[in-house]
Amino acid sequence: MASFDNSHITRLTDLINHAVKDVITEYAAVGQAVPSLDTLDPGPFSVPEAMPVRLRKAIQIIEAACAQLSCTVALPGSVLLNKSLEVVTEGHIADLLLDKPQGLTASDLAMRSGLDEAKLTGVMRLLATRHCFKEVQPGVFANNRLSIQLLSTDPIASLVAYVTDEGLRASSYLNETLTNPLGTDDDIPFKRFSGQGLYEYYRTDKGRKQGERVMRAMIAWGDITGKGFLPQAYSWAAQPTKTTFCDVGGGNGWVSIGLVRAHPHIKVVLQDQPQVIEMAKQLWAKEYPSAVEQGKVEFVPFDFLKDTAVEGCDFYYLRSILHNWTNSDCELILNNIRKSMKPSSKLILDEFVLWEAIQAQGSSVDADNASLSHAPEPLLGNYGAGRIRAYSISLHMMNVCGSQERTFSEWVSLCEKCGFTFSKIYEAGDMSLLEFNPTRISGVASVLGTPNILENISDFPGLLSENNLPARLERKWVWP
Ligand SMILES: C[S@@+](CC[C@H](N)C(=O)[O-])C[C@H]1O[C@@H](n2cnc3c(N)ncnc32)[C@H](O)[C@@H]1O
Repeated sequence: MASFDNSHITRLTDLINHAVKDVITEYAAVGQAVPSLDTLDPGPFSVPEAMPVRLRKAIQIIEAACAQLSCTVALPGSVLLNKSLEVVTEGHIADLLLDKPQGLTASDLAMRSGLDEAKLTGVMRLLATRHCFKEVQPGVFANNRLSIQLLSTDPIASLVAYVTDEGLRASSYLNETLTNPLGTDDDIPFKRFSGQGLYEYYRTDKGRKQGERVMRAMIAWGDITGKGFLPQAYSWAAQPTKTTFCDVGGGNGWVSIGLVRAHPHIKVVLQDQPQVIEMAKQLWAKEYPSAVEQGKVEFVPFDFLKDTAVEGCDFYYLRSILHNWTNSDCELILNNIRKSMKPSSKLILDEFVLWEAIQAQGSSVDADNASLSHAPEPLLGNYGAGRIRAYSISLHMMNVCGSQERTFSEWVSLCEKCGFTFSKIYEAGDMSLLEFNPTRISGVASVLGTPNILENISDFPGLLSENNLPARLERKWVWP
Protein backbone atom coordinates (compact mmCIF):
# COMPACT_ATOMS: atom_id res chain seq x y z
CA MET A 1 0.00 0.00 0.00
CA ALA A 2 1.30 3.48 -0.90
CA SER A 3 2.46 5.48 2.06
CA PHE A 4 1.50 9.12 2.34
CA ASP A 5 2.97 11.73 4.61
CA ASN A 6 0.23 12.61 7.08
CA SER A 7 2.60 13.63 9.84
CA HIS A 8 1.19 17.19 9.76
CA ILE A 9 -1.99 15.86 11.36
CA THR A 10 -0.68 12.89 13.33
CA ARG A 11 1.81 15.22 15.03
CA LEU A 12 -1.15 17.32 16.07
CA THR A 13 -3.04 14.36 17.54
CA ASP A 14 0.17 13.28 19.37
CA LEU A 15 0.41 16.77 20.84
CA ILE A 16 -3.24 16.64 21.92
CA ASN A 17 -2.77 13.22 23.56
CA HIS A 18 0.33 14.32 25.46
CA ALA A 19 -1.26 17.54 26.56
CA VAL A 20 -4.40 15.75 27.80
CA LYS A 21 -2.16 13.46 29.89
CA ASP A 22 -0.42 16.54 31.33
CA VAL A 23 -3.77 18.08 32.25
CA ILE A 24 -4.85 14.85 34.01
CA THR A 25 -1.51 14.69 35.89
CA GLU A 26 -1.74 18.30 37.09
CA TYR A 27 -5.28 17.82 38.42
CA ALA A 28 -4.24 14.54 40.07
CA ALA A 29 -1.42 16.46 41.79
CA VAL A 30 -4.06 18.54 43.62
CA GLY A 31 -6.20 15.48 44.32
CA GLN A 32 -8.92 16.03 41.71
CA ALA A 33 -10.25 14.71 38.43
CA VAL A 34 -10.51 17.16 35.52
CA PRO A 35 -13.94 18.76 36.00
CA SER A 36 -16.48 17.86 33.34
CA LEU A 37 -18.52 20.53 31.56
CA ASP A 38 -21.49 19.55 33.74
CA THR A 39 -19.76 20.58 36.96
CA LEU A 40 -20.77 23.92 38.42
CA ASP A 41 -17.82 23.92 40.83
CA PRO A 42 -15.11 26.29 39.47
CA GLY A 43 -12.44 23.70 40.31
CA PRO A 44 -9.04 24.20 41.92
CA PHE A 45 -7.71 26.65 39.31
CA SER A 46 -10.09 29.56 39.07
CA VAL A 47 -7.52 32.15 37.93
CA PRO A 48 -4.63 31.61 35.49
CA GLU A 49 -1.94 32.55 38.01
CA ALA A 50 -3.06 29.65 40.20
CA MET A 51 -2.23 27.17 37.44
CA PRO A 52 1.07 25.35 37.20
CA VAL A 53 3.03 26.33 34.05
CA ARG A 54 2.74 22.78 32.67
CA LEU A 55 -1.06 22.96 32.89
CA ARG A 56 -1.25 26.37 31.18
CA LYS A 57 1.02 25.17 28.40
CA ALA A 58 -1.02 21.97 27.95
CA ILE A 59 -4.26 23.99 27.64
CA GLN A 60 -2.71 26.26 24.99
CA ILE A 61 -1.48 23.24 23.07
CA ILE A 62 -4.92 21.62 23.15
CA GLU A 63 -6.65 24.81 21.99
CA ALA A 64 -4.09 25.46 19.24
CA ALA A 65 -3.81 21.87 18.01
CA CYS A 66 -7.58 21.26 17.94
CA ALA A 67 -8.11 24.46 15.93
CA GLN A 68 -5.21 23.67 13.56
CA LEU A 69 -6.45 20.12 13.12
CA SER A 70 -9.99 21.19 12.29
CA CYS A 71 -8.79 23.95 9.92
CA THR A 72 -6.61 21.35 8.20
CA VAL A 73 -9.25 18.68 7.67
CA ALA A 74 -12.38 20.82 7.14
CA LEU A 75 -13.29 21.97 3.64
CA PRO A 76 -11.51 25.31 3.09
CA GLY A 77 -14.66 27.18 2.11
CA SER A 78 -16.58 26.17 5.20
CA VAL A 79 -13.75 27.29 7.50
CA LEU A 80 -13.46 30.63 5.73
CA LEU A 81 -17.12 31.32 6.21
CA ASN A 82 -16.44 31.54 9.90
CA LYS A 83 -13.08 33.24 9.91
CA SER A 84 -12.27 35.65 7.17
CA LEU A 85 -12.48 39.39 6.92
CA GLU A 86 -13.96 41.85 4.49
CA VAL A 87 -10.75 43.92 4.42
CA VAL A 88 -8.77 41.24 2.66
CA THR A 89 -11.50 40.44 0.13
CA GLU A 90 -12.08 44.10 -0.72
CA GLY A 91 -8.30 44.73 -0.79
CA HIS A 92 -7.83 41.70 -3.12
CA ILE A 93 -4.96 40.51 -0.95
CA ALA A 94 -5.20 36.87 -2.10
CA ASP A 95 -5.00 38.07 -5.75
CA LEU A 96 -1.89 40.13 -4.95
CA LEU A 97 -0.25 37.04 -3.46
CA LEU A 98 -1.14 34.76 -6.37
CA ASP A 99 1.91 32.86 -7.71
CA LYS A 100 4.13 34.31 -4.96
CA PRO A 101 5.01 31.33 -2.77
CA GLN A 102 7.73 33.40 -1.05
CA GLY A 103 5.05 35.92 -0.10
CA LEU A 104 5.07 39.70 -0.08
CA THR A 105 5.98 42.05 2.72
CA ALA A 106 3.18 43.89 4.45
CA SER A 107 4.57 47.17 3.06
CA ASP A 108 4.39 45.77 -0.49
CA LEU A 109 0.83 44.57 0.10
CA ALA A 110 -0.10 47.93 1.63
CA MET A 111 1.31 49.83 -1.34
CA ARG A 112 -0.48 47.64 -3.89
CA SER A 113 -3.82 47.59 -2.06
CA GLY A 114 -3.81 51.19 -0.84
CA LEU A 115 -4.30 50.06 2.78
CA ASP A 116 -2.42 51.31 5.83
CA GLU A 117 0.65 49.11 6.39
CA ALA A 118 0.49 48.76 10.18
CA LYS A 119 -3.25 48.07 10.18
CA LEU A 120 -3.02 45.63 7.30
CA THR A 121 -0.24 43.80 9.17
CA GLY A 122 -2.54 43.46 12.17
CA VAL A 123 -5.37 42.06 10.04
CA MET A 124 -3.05 39.66 8.19
CA ARG A 125 -1.50 38.42 11.41
CA LEU A 126 -4.91 37.73 12.93
CA LEU A 127 -5.90 35.76 9.84
CA ALA A 128 -2.58 33.88 9.73
CA THR A 129 -3.07 33.02 13.40
CA ARG A 130 -6.37 31.51 12.31
CA HIS A 131 -4.60 29.58 9.54
CA CYS A 132 -5.88 31.75 6.69
CA PHE A 133 -2.70 33.06 4.89
CA LYS A 134 0.72 32.12 6.20
CA GLU A 135 3.29 34.39 7.82
CA VAL A 136 6.37 32.96 6.10
CA GLN A 137 8.80 35.43 7.74
CA PRO A 138 8.09 38.21 10.19
CA GLY A 139 5.77 40.62 8.34
CA VAL A 140 5.85 38.60 5.09
CA PHE A 141 2.63 36.85 4.07
CA ALA A 142 1.81 34.19 1.49
CA ASN A 143 -1.30 32.35 0.37
CA ASN A 144 -2.16 28.95 1.76
CA ARG A 145 -4.91 26.40 1.16
CA LEU A 146 -7.50 28.59 2.88
CA SER A 147 -6.59 32.04 1.60
CA ILE A 148 -6.37 30.86 -2.02
CA GLN A 149 -10.17 30.56 -1.84
CA LEU A 150 -10.35 34.33 -1.42
CA LEU A 151 -9.25 35.10 -4.99
CA SER A 152 -11.70 37.63 -6.40
CA THR A 153 -12.68 35.16 -9.13
CA ASP A 154 -13.77 32.63 -6.49
CA PRO A 155 -17.44 32.88 -5.39
CA ILE A 156 -16.25 32.11 -1.84
CA ALA A 157 -14.74 35.63 -1.76
CA SER A 158 -18.23 37.00 -2.51
CA LEU A 159 -19.75 34.87 0.23
CA VAL A 160 -17.17 36.00 2.78
CA ALA A 161 -17.72 39.62 1.73
CA TYR A 162 -21.52 39.24 2.02
CA VAL A 163 -21.36 37.66 5.49
CA THR A 164 -18.83 40.17 6.78
CA ASP A 165 -20.45 43.21 5.10
CA GLU A 166 -24.25 42.95 5.24
CA GLY A 167 -24.09 40.37 8.04
CA LEU A 168 -21.71 42.07 10.45
CA ARG A 169 -23.15 45.54 9.88
CA ALA A 170 -26.61 44.25 10.70
CA SER A 171 -25.32 42.32 13.72
CA SER A 172 -24.30 45.56 15.43
CA TYR A 173 -28.04 46.31 15.73
CA LEU A 174 -29.05 42.92 17.11
CA ASN A 175 -28.84 43.82 20.77
CA GLU A 176 -30.92 46.98 20.42
CA THR A 177 -33.46 45.17 18.21
CA LEU A 178 -33.90 42.49 20.89
CA THR A 179 -33.82 44.72 23.94
CA ASN A 180 -35.93 47.53 22.47
CA PRO A 181 -38.29 45.77 20.08
CA LEU A 182 -40.81 47.71 17.99
CA GLY A 183 -43.04 44.64 17.97
CA THR A 184 -43.42 44.51 14.18
CA ASP A 185 -42.45 41.65 11.87
CA ASP A 186 -40.12 43.89 9.87
CA ASP A 187 -38.15 45.12 12.91
CA ILE A 188 -34.91 43.49 11.76
CA PRO A 189 -31.31 44.48 12.63
CA PHE A 190 -30.49 44.91 8.92
CA LYS A 191 -33.43 47.27 8.46
CA ARG A 192 -32.39 49.31 11.50
CA PHE A 193 -28.97 49.68 9.89
CA SER A 194 -29.97 50.34 6.25
CA GLY A 195 -33.57 51.59 6.45
CA GLN A 196 -34.75 48.76 4.18
CA GLY A 197 -35.35 45.03 4.18
CA LEU A 198 -32.49 43.02 2.64
CA TYR A 199 -34.08 42.24 -0.74
CA GLU A 200 -35.63 45.72 -0.92
CA TYR A 201 -32.11 47.15 -0.34
CA TYR A 202 -30.64 45.02 -3.15
CA ARG A 203 -33.14 46.60 -5.56
CA THR A 204 -31.94 50.15 -4.77
CA ASP A 205 -29.08 51.89 -6.62
CA LYS A 206 -27.05 51.77 -3.42
CA GLY A 207 -27.53 48.04 -2.91
CA ARG A 208 -27.44 46.82 -6.52
CA LYS A 209 -23.74 45.87 -6.49
CA GLN A 210 -24.19 43.94 -3.24
CA GLY A 211 -27.27 42.26 -4.79
CA GLU A 212 -25.11 41.04 -7.68
CA ARG A 213 -22.44 39.96 -5.22
CA VAL A 214 -24.92 37.93 -3.18
CA MET A 215 -25.89 36.02 -6.33
CA ARG A 216 -22.23 35.05 -6.81
CA ALA A 217 -22.07 34.26 -3.10
CA MET A 218 -24.95 31.80 -3.55
CA ILE A 219 -22.77 29.73 -5.89
CA ALA A 220 -20.26 29.31 -3.05
CA TRP A 221 -23.09 28.76 -0.56
CA GLY A 222 -24.34 25.88 -2.67
CA ASP A 223 -20.87 24.34 -2.88
CA ILE A 224 -20.10 24.68 0.82
CA THR A 225 -23.44 23.37 2.02
CA GLY A 226 -23.45 20.43 -0.40
CA LYS A 227 -25.72 21.35 -3.32
CA GLY A 228 -24.15 18.37 -5.09
CA PHE A 229 -26.08 16.04 -2.78
CA LEU A 230 -29.38 16.92 -4.48
CA PRO A 231 -28.85 14.73 -7.56
CA GLN A 232 -27.70 11.82 -5.33
CA ALA A 233 -29.90 12.03 -2.27
CA TYR A 234 -33.27 11.47 -3.93
CA SER A 235 -34.59 8.81 -6.31
CA TRP A 236 -34.48 11.08 -9.39
CA ALA A 237 -33.48 8.24 -11.69
CA ALA A 238 -36.78 6.50 -10.87
CA GLN A 239 -38.87 9.53 -11.87
CA PRO A 240 -40.56 9.42 -15.30
CA THR A 241 -39.31 11.38 -18.31
CA LYS A 242 -40.31 15.06 -18.30
CA THR A 243 -40.72 15.14 -14.54
CA THR A 244 -41.07 18.83 -13.75
CA PHE A 245 -38.97 20.31 -10.97
CA CYS A 246 -39.92 23.83 -9.95
CA ASP A 247 -36.92 25.49 -8.28
CA VAL A 248 -38.73 28.13 -6.21
CA GLY A 249 -36.44 31.08 -5.48
CA GLY A 250 -33.80 29.11 -7.37
CA GLY A 251 -31.54 32.16 -7.82
CA ASN A 252 -29.38 31.78 -10.91
CA GLY A 253 -30.22 28.08 -10.98
CA TRP A 254 -26.75 26.87 -10.06
CA VAL A 255 -28.27 24.08 -7.96
CA SER A 256 -30.75 22.85 -10.55
CA ILE A 257 -28.10 22.92 -13.32
CA GLY A 258 -26.41 20.12 -11.37
CA LEU A 259 -29.67 18.17 -11.16
CA VAL A 260 -30.39 18.35 -14.92
CA ARG A 261 -26.79 17.49 -15.78
CA ALA A 262 -27.03 14.33 -13.67
CA HIS A 263 -30.64 13.50 -14.65
CA PRO A 264 -31.35 14.91 -18.12
CA HIS A 265 -34.91 13.52 -18.09
CA ILE A 266 -35.89 16.15 -15.49
CA LYS A 267 -37.20 19.52 -16.67
CA VAL A 268 -36.47 22.55 -14.47
CA VAL A 269 -38.85 25.46 -14.02
CA LEU A 270 -36.75 28.21 -12.47
CA GLN A 271 -38.67 30.86 -10.54
CA ASP A 272 -37.23 33.93 -8.85
CA GLN A 273 -37.45 37.71 -8.90
CA PRO A 274 -37.36 39.26 -12.42
CA GLN A 275 -33.86 40.77 -12.10
CA VAL A 276 -32.50 37.47 -10.77
CA ILE A 277 -34.12 35.50 -13.58
CA GLU A 278 -32.28 37.75 -16.07
CA MET A 279 -28.97 36.81 -14.37
CA ALA A 280 -30.03 33.15 -14.43
CA LYS A 281 -30.62 33.26 -18.19
CA GLN A 282 -27.06 34.53 -18.67
CA LEU A 283 -25.62 31.84 -16.42
CA TRP A 284 -27.44 28.97 -18.15
CA ALA A 285 -26.58 30.35 -21.61
CA LYS A 286 -22.92 30.24 -20.61
CA GLU A 287 -22.79 27.10 -18.46
CA TYR A 288 -25.35 24.82 -20.08
CA PRO A 289 -26.54 26.25 -23.44
CA SER A 290 -27.81 22.88 -24.71
CA ALA A 291 -30.28 22.66 -21.80
CA VAL A 292 -31.70 26.05 -22.84
CA GLU A 293 -31.87 25.06 -26.52
CA GLN A 294 -33.56 21.73 -25.73
CA GLY A 295 -36.15 23.35 -23.46
CA LYS A 296 -34.90 21.56 -20.35
CA VAL A 297 -35.26 24.78 -18.42
CA GLU A 298 -38.01 27.37 -18.32
CA PHE A 299 -37.43 30.77 -16.69
CA VAL A 300 -40.50 32.19 -14.96
CA PRO A 301 -40.15 35.39 -12.92
CA PHE A 302 -42.47 35.80 -9.95
CA ASP A 303 -42.85 37.17 -6.47
CA PHE A 304 -43.35 34.23 -4.15
CA LEU A 305 -44.97 36.41 -1.50
CA LYS A 306 -47.72 37.47 -3.93
CA ASP A 307 -47.91 35.06 -6.87
CA THR A 308 -48.66 31.37 -7.06
CA ALA A 309 -45.92 29.13 -8.44
CA VAL A 310 -46.17 27.55 -11.90
CA GLU A 311 -49.08 25.12 -11.70
CA GLY A 312 -48.99 21.34 -11.73
CA CYS A 313 -45.25 20.63 -11.35
CA ASP A 314 -44.20 17.26 -9.93
CA PHE A 315 -41.73 18.75 -7.45
CA TYR A 316 -41.54 22.13 -5.75
CA TYR A 317 -38.06 22.58 -4.37
CA LEU A 318 -36.96 25.35 -2.00
CA ARG A 319 -33.30 25.57 -1.09
CA SER A 320 -32.27 28.12 1.53
CA ILE A 321 -35.50 30.04 1.01
CA LEU A 322 -37.68 29.63 4.08
CA HIS A 323 -34.76 30.24 6.44
CA ASN A 324 -34.82 33.84 5.15
CA TRP A 325 -38.37 34.46 6.28
CA THR A 326 -40.44 34.67 9.46
CA ASN A 327 -43.20 32.09 9.98
CA SER A 328 -45.94 34.41 8.70
CA ASP A 329 -44.04 35.10 5.44
CA CYS A 330 -43.19 31.41 5.10
CA GLU A 331 -46.91 30.69 5.32
CA LEU A 332 -47.54 33.09 2.40
CA ILE A 333 -44.82 31.40 0.33
CA LEU A 334 -45.95 27.86 1.17
CA ASN A 335 -49.60 28.69 0.53
CA ASN A 336 -48.66 30.13 -2.88
CA ILE A 337 -46.96 26.84 -3.71
CA ARG A 338 -49.67 24.68 -2.19
CA LYS A 339 -52.31 26.30 -4.43
CA SER A 340 -50.36 25.28 -7.55
CA MET A 341 -49.84 21.65 -6.58
CA LYS A 342 -51.59 18.60 -7.98
CA PRO A 343 -52.34 15.72 -5.56
CA SER A 344 -49.19 13.82 -6.54
CA SER A 345 -46.87 16.85 -6.32
CA LYS A 346 -44.17 16.84 -3.68
CA LEU A 347 -42.66 19.69 -1.72
CA ILE A 348 -38.94 19.36 -0.99
CA LEU A 349 -37.26 21.75 1.42
CA ASP A 350 -33.45 21.75 1.35
CA GLU A 351 -32.57 23.47 4.61
CA PHE A 352 -30.55 23.20 7.79
CA VAL A 353 -32.31 21.21 10.48
CA LEU A 354 -31.25 22.26 13.96
CA TRP A 355 -31.11 19.79 16.83
CA GLU A 356 -31.06 20.40 20.55
CA ALA A 357 -27.62 20.77 22.14
CA ILE A 358 -28.06 17.91 24.60
CA GLN A 359 -25.29 15.43 25.15
CA ALA A 360 -25.30 12.33 22.93
CA GLN A 361 -26.50 9.31 24.88
CA GLY A 362 -25.89 5.65 24.26
CA SER A 363 -24.56 6.24 20.77
CA SER A 364 -20.83 5.67 21.24
CA VAL A 365 -21.21 2.40 19.28
CA ASP A 366 -22.07 4.59 16.30
CA ALA A 367 -18.64 6.20 16.28
CA ASP A 368 -17.52 4.06 13.34
CA ASN A 369 -20.86 4.12 11.57
CA ALA A 370 -20.92 6.04 8.30
CA SER A 371 -24.24 7.65 9.19
CA LEU A 372 -23.97 11.20 10.48
CA SER A 373 -27.34 11.13 12.15
CA HIS A 374 -25.97 10.38 15.64
CA ALA A 375 -22.93 11.97 17.23
CA PRO A 376 -20.94 9.58 19.44
CA GLU A 377 -20.64 10.14 23.22
CA PRO A 378 -19.36 12.27 24.87
CA LEU A 379 -19.98 14.82 22.10
CA LEU A 380 -23.10 16.94 22.01
CA GLY A 381 -25.85 15.08 20.16
CA ASN A 382 -25.95 17.82 17.50
CA TYR A 383 -22.15 17.49 16.95
CA GLY A 384 -21.45 20.80 18.72
CA ALA A 385 -18.67 22.77 17.02
CA GLY A 386 -18.63 20.18 14.21
CA ARG A 387 -21.90 21.60 12.94
CA ILE A 388 -21.61 25.11 14.29
CA ARG A 389 -22.15 26.63 10.84
CA ALA A 390 -25.88 25.87 10.96
CA TYR A 391 -26.22 27.61 14.33
CA SER A 392 -24.04 30.57 13.28
CA ILE A 393 -26.02 30.96 10.06
CA SER A 394 -29.16 30.94 12.19
CA LEU A 395 -27.87 34.01 14.03
CA HIS A 396 -26.88 35.57 10.70
CA MET A 397 -30.45 35.05 9.43
CA MET A 398 -31.75 36.75 12.58
CA ASN A 399 -29.51 39.74 11.77
CA VAL A 400 -30.25 40.14 8.09
CA CYS A 401 -33.79 38.79 7.76
CA GLY A 402 -35.29 38.60 11.27
CA SER A 403 -35.72 34.83 10.80
CA GLN A 404 -33.91 31.75 12.14
CA GLU A 405 -33.03 28.23 11.11
CA ARG A 406 -35.57 25.70 12.39
CA THR A 407 -35.62 22.43 14.29
CA PHE A 408 -37.18 19.33 12.78
CA SER A 409 -40.42 19.75 14.70
CA GLU A 410 -40.59 23.45 13.75
CA TRP A 411 -40.30 22.53 10.05
CA VAL A 412 -43.00 19.91 10.38
CA SER A 413 -45.45 22.13 12.22
CA LEU A 414 -44.86 25.11 9.86
CA CYS A 415 -45.60 22.94 6.83
CA GLU A 416 -48.56 21.19 8.46
CA LYS A 417 -50.10 24.59 9.09
CA CYS A 418 -49.94 25.21 5.34
CA GLY A 419 -51.51 21.91 4.29
CA PHE A 420 -48.53 19.57 3.99
CA THR A 421 -47.88 16.18 5.57
CA PHE A 422 -44.31 15.20 6.41
CA SER A 423 -43.06 12.21 4.45
CA LYS A 424 -39.27 11.71 4.73
CA ILE A 425 -36.00 13.33 5.64
CA TYR A 426 -32.82 12.68 3.66
CA GLU A 427 -29.33 13.64 4.74
CA ALA A 428 -27.78 15.98 2.13
CA GLY A 429 -24.48 17.40 3.40
CA ASP A 430 -24.80 20.12 6.00
CA MET A 431 -28.44 20.45 5.04
CA SER A 432 -31.30 17.96 4.80
CA LEU A 433 -34.00 17.31 2.24
CA LEU A 434 -37.41 17.35 3.93
CA GLU A 435 -40.11 15.81 1.78
CA PHE A 436 -43.79 16.69 2.23
CA ASN A 437 -46.99 15.68 0.45
CA PRO A 438 -50.04 17.88 0.13
CA THR A 439 -52.36 16.91 2.98
CA ARG A 440 -55.55 15.36 1.69
CA ILE A 441 -58.75 16.06 3.54
CA SER A 442 -61.91 13.99 3.43
CA GLY A 443 -65.26 15.46 2.39
CA VAL A 444 -64.35 19.14 2.70
CA ALA A 445 -62.15 21.49 0.74
CA SER A 446 -58.48 21.08 1.60
CA VAL A 447 -56.78 23.45 3.99
CA LEU A 448 -56.17 25.88 1.15
CA GLY A 449 -59.32 25.17 -0.77
CA THR A 450 -57.88 23.08 -3.58
CA PRO A 451 -60.90 20.95 -4.49
CA ASN A 452 -59.14 18.32 -6.58
CA ILE A 453 -57.45 16.50 -3.75
CA LEU A 454 -60.40 15.23 -1.75
CA GLU A 455 -59.58 11.74 -0.59
CA ASN A 456 -60.07 9.57 2.43
CA ILE A 457 -58.28 11.00 5.43
CA SER A 458 -57.76 7.51 6.84
CA ASP A 459 -55.01 7.02 4.23
CA PHE A 460 -52.93 9.52 6.11
CA PRO A 461 -50.93 9.21 9.24
CA GLY A 462 -52.34 12.38 10.76
CA LEU A 463 -50.47 15.02 12.65
CA LEU A 464 -47.16 14.33 14.29
CA SER A 465 -47.24 14.45 18.02
CA GLU A 466 -44.26 16.10 19.71
CA ASN A 467 -43.75 12.93 21.76
CA ASN A 468 -43.27 10.53 18.93
CA LEU A 469 -41.08 12.75 16.76
CA PRO A 470 -37.74 11.03 17.42
CA ALA A 471 -39.15 7.53 16.86
CA ARG A 472 -40.91 8.66 13.73
CA LEU A 473 -37.81 10.39 12.45
CA GLU A 474 -35.78 7.24 13.12
CA ARG A 475 -38.11 5.23 10.92
CA LYS A 476 -38.13 7.76 8.14
CA TRP A 477 -34.42 8.62 8.05
CA VAL A 478 -32.98 7.49 4.73
CA TRP A 479 -29.28 7.22 4.05
CA PRO A 480 -28.88 7.22 0.26
C1 LIG B 1 -30.67 32.53 -0.22
S1 LIG B 1 -31.08 32.69 -1.90
C2 LIG B 1 -31.25 30.98 -2.35
C3 LIG B 1 -31.08 30.77 -3.82
C4 LIG B 1 -31.09 29.30 -4.26
N1 LIG B 1 -32.28 28.60 -3.85
C5 LIG B 1 -29.83 28.60 -3.80
O1 LIG B 1 -29.90 27.76 -2.88
O2 LIG B 1 -28.76 28.88 -4.37
C6 LIG B 1 -32.76 33.25 -1.78
C7 LIG B 1 -33.41 33.47 -3.13
O3 LIG B 1 -34.77 33.94 -2.90
C8 LIG B 1 -35.05 34.89 -3.91
N2 LIG B 1 -36.17 35.76 -3.50
C9 LIG B 1 -36.17 36.67 -2.48
N3 LIG B 1 -37.36 37.29 -2.42
C10 LIG B 1 -38.12 36.77 -3.42
C11 LIG B 1 -39.46 37.00 -3.85
N4 LIG B 1 -40.25 37.88 -3.22
N5 LIG B 1 -39.94 36.27 -4.87
C12 LIG B 1 -39.13 35.36 -5.51
N6 LIG B 1 -37.86 35.09 -5.14
C13 LIG B 1 -37.36 35.79 -4.11
C14 LIG B 1 -33.75 35.65 -4.03
O4 LIG B 1 -33.71 36.40 -5.24
C15 LIG B 1 -32.74 34.53 -3.96
O5 LIG B 1 -32.43 34.01 -5.23
